[in-house]
Amino acid sequence: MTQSQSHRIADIQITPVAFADPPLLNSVGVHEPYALRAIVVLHTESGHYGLGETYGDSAHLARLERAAGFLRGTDVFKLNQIAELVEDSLRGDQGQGGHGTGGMVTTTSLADRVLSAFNVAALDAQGKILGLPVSTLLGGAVRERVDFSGYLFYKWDRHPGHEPDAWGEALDPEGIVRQARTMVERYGFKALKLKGGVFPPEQEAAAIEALHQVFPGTPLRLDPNGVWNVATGIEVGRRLDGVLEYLEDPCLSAEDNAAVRRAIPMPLATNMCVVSFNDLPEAIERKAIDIVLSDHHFWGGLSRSALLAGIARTFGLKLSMHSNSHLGISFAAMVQLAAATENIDYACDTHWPWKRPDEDVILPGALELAGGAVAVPEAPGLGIELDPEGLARLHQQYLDCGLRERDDTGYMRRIDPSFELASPRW
Ligand SMILES: O=C([O-])C(=O)C[C@H](O)[C@@H](O)C(=O)[O-]
Ligand SMILES: [Mg+2]
Repeated sequence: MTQSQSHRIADIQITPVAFADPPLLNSVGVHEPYALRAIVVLHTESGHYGLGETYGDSAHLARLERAAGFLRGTDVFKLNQIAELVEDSLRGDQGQGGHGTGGMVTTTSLADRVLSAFNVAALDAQGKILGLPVSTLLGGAVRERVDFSGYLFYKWDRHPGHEPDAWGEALDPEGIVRQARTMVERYGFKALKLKGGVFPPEQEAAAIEALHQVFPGTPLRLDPNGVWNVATGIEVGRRLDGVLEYLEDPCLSAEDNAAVRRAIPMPLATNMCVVSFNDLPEAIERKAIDIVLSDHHFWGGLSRSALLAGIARTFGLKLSMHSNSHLGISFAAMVQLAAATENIDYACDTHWPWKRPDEDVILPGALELAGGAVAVPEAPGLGIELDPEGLARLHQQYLDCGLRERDDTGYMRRIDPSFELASPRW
């Protein structure tokens, strides 16, 4: 190995990008025509680089820039020091905005959210320096392929004022089954998740039943993002006995989810009521959930996600992964992490099929989703390379599109002024 002394961070570039996103409906509104991300490119004095990807909301970008200022000169192998410096950079920060989830999850740890992309980029650089994949740095791959689920969304056939997209409309069980057929044909998914919280629960339960008829034996999940009350969670959970693999976030609080969990036959998963290390004690004590859907973007990157995996195992919690609209760097990071995490118990979520294949910031070919899984890249680091032209193109798109925050609710209200946020809604 080369002297680690020379692997200090010489420079960090943070580039906001925008990529096309279809009109996917959820409990807080609808996806805007572009999804925002921030791309972190870290350069070492020794001439290596590392990649990270995170939210592109403006408050988050400002924090990334500030943290980057603190990190210059730090050795990429000193992950603890990187975490400490990120915390230092956030002193006095009141934590307003920059959550990156359109208001859906606002209680994640500020420090972990900002740290994440730097931790990923440092690990990528370490791997490139050492000639080892990140999965090896995380303890070694325990699987060669990582399973993902097909992530189904209710959607319009187009953004208002735009041409229809190739996916078409999905606003009822038939539309959802049609979408699922395309997803399965194209990517071979062996598990399917429906994003709910859009229509009354009985309609969403009917969509799940329709999927069960067409794909018997396929594990199914339903996620209303916490907009149901306890009685609805119990009713739908009981109705879908033998049909759902797990129910995800029927309610928002640990207390309400615990009440649902006690009364339904299937396990309960969350990426809303357990979103930081601080949430774990209460959820464990209340027996609120069975499965943590981890997300390295808000659990502090890959090192701290590995710590979460250890805690989950200790307390008998199952583990899988949540996703938001993302590009190839995040996908590669998820794949490397899942490869090195023994207790990934279910096929992970990904928004990958919703991204246009010709829009990314990495060179094509490293991540192929086939048979419902991605082969873990064995090339050094995350196993991907930056595509500078793709980065420049998506940055220009960011400048041109005018969006600066993810705002599913504001967009929905411009289209349907009567749209109301309410939790619980049903
Ligand atoms: O599992 C989840 O809660 C998600 O995937 C959250 C996302 O924000 C999803 O609702 C979306 O993309 O609209
Ligand atoms: Mg969820």
